[in-house]
Amino acid sequence: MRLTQPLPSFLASSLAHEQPQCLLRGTSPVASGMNFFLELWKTKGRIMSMIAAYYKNKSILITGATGFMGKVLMEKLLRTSPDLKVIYILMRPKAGQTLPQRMLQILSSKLFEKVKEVCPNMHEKIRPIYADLGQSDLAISKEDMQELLSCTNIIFHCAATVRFDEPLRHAVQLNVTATQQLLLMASQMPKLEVFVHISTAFSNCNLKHIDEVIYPCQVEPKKIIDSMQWLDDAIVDEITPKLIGDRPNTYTYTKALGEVVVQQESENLNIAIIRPSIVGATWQEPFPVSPAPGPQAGLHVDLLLAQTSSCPSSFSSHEMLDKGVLLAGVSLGWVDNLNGPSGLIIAAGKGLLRSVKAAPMAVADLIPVDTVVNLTLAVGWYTAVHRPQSTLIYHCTSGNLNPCNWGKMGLQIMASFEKIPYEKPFRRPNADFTTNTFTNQYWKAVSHWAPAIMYDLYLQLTGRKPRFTKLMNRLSKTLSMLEYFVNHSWEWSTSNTDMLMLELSPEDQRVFNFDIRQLNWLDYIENYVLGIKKYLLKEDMSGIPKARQQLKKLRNIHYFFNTALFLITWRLLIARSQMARNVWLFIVSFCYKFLSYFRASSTLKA
Ligand SMILES: CCCCCCCCCCCCCCCCCC(=O)SCCNC(=O)CCNC(=O)[C@H](O)C(C)(C)COP(=O)(O)OP(=O)(O)OC[C@H]1O[C@@H](n2cnc3c(N)ncnc32)[C@H](O)[C@@H]1OP(=O)(O)O
Ligand SMILES: NC(=O)C1=CN([C@@H]2O[C@H](COP(=O)(O)OP(=O)(O)OC[C@H]3O[C@@H](n4cnc5c(N)ncnc54)[C@H](OP(=O)(O)O)[C@@H]3O)[C@@H](O)[C@H]2O)C=CC1
Repeated sequence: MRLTQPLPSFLASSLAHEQPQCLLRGTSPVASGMNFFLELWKTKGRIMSMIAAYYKNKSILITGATGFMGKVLMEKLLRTSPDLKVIYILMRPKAGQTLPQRMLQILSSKLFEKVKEVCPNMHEKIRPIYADLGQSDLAISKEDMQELLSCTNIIFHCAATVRFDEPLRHAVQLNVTATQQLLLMASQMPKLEVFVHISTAFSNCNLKHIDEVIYPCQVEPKKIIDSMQWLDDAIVDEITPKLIGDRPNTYTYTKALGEVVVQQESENLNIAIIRPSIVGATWQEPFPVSPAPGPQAGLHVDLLLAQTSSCPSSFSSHEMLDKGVLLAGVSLGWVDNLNGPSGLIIAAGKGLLRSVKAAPMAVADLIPVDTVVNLTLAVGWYTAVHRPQSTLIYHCTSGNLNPCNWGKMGLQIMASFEKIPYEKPFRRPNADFTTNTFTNQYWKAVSHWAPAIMYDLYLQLTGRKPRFTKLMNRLSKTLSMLEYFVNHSWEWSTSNTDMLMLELSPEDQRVFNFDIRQLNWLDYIENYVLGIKKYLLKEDMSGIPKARQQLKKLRNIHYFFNTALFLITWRLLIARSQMARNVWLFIVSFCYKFLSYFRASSTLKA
């Protein structure tokens, strides 16, 4: 029997690369010819995820698996492909914890709860390997290196320093030299099928329109790496501004250098690069997804809170939240560090952050971490199976498909605090974006520094340790580092990402969804604010009514304080200025006349 219609590309590619025994196992003995293909297509398209199937029996090496994105990547891999062979994690001990202790802590966190159901032996699938990307040879032992070289099929390189103020030498070591070392390792791996490098959409933030190509750097990365060997710290610090040029920090600069290094090695390897924009909390996974998108916006949190407050008090806070979440189908935004917007959302929610210099109309290019991970896994599959002739770069951004600007996002964040207030706020949350530098400086002085200094004075007078000016210093530093990203807009082309979406089977489009057009910003921001409360601040959901009361109290204090301030200023003005006295007399006599007229007219009517 001949096929009259071409097979969809996802089926064709699957047939071309499928192991023969898998094909035989997956089809009935009577299936032959067209029936055979149709049967397979039905099975493949409707039930099986080809991406998940690809990772079956694979040995996968992940760097940065202890980081924000790495954890979500590991979770999704284990949950969707529990039959994978092994995940090698290149990691270092930290905070007094050994590698197994660190790994155990990560695997027993809430993020991995769903994995336990589908992959009860997940601990056996993970193989932590000591490595320090800060050292020139990555400090991997000979035996470990031997195993990695002979067994690895896939590499996901997520590790990096994401600090904006990293000294250039360290940033080059982690984001460029370590990448080069890893590529060198990759070139010696006979079983390697694909190397996926995670970069950032901001690696070329000195440009306004960014295509899915690698832009050359003024100085060759190899020269920069070499010079770091012999230049002393003082000279490196001196040349840093000249090298980074019109980029805002060493992070974006070294991520760009890292891409060039990847490109230079791409001739012998099957490589892909992912460029996510600002990575935020999870959107759909691994926690339950809301069944009611679109017009129901905002309903989820209301439902959750209603259920939370009506739950019997015998439930623990987490039980209450979890029951509420599960009943309402709310998806909580999981997040575990203060990077990107998360730290500033906390500062705004606690009433510390009141003014940010930003362009309200600039695009807030936030992308949920689960979307980035889904694209990463899809890219891994596509690159391994299709082996594109050149290195493809995938932009993982939201601005061109589902734009939201900072002004709108700020309003949504502030509205979310009304529903989900954070505990023990310093002041009532009332943050705003300002475009004008002078206005911003004024609000910083009046709303950031003055209350912090006053409060610290009060703490000192009552025999306690002052801490708010220190906190303000840290906040100012963070703001100065992040302000560049809220004052500019970029356009990223997404042709490769769009192409990949079309290559996926319907089942893969569902399981590895990276279609950002489906995201409802209002729901996402609310769930983000809620996720921060639960996972970062570790606050009790049952305390929400009390936190609301506290906000009311702070609002009243604010009104009282403002009224008192106005009256005192006015009283002082009247005492010193004849003009102020005249104005005051005019207002009083006007009010008196108005009241007399009002009284007279109402007596006449009666
Ligand atoms: C209308 C209202 C609106 C409000 C929301 C507004 C939203 C605007 C969002 C703009 C986001 C723009 C992000 C752009 C991201 C680019 C994407 C990427 O590729 S790159 C990926 C993204 N990369 C990044 O985002 C990196 C940005 N971060 C950095 O570069 C550095 O952390 C630093 C320079 C900000 C501070 O350095 P340093 O002073 O040396 O401080 P350490 O680090 O040593 O930490 C000391 C303490 O501070 C704590 N803490 C840390 N961060 C924050 C924070 N953001 N916040 C608060 N706290 C923070 C930390 O936990 C620690 O506490 P403890 O343990 O002592 O108790
Ligand atoms: N978060 C974001 O907004 C964005 C991130 N990206 C990119 O995504 C990737 C992951 O970022 P994200 O998860 O947010 O970052 P994190 O800071 O959360 O994680 C960084 C990871 O790198 C590891 N790492 C750092 N230094 C070393 C070292 N010397 N030796 C071994 N491992 C090291 C960290 O290990 P340890 O836990 O031991 O510190 C951690 O696992 C990065 O490449 C980043 O550039 C791109 C765009 C936006």
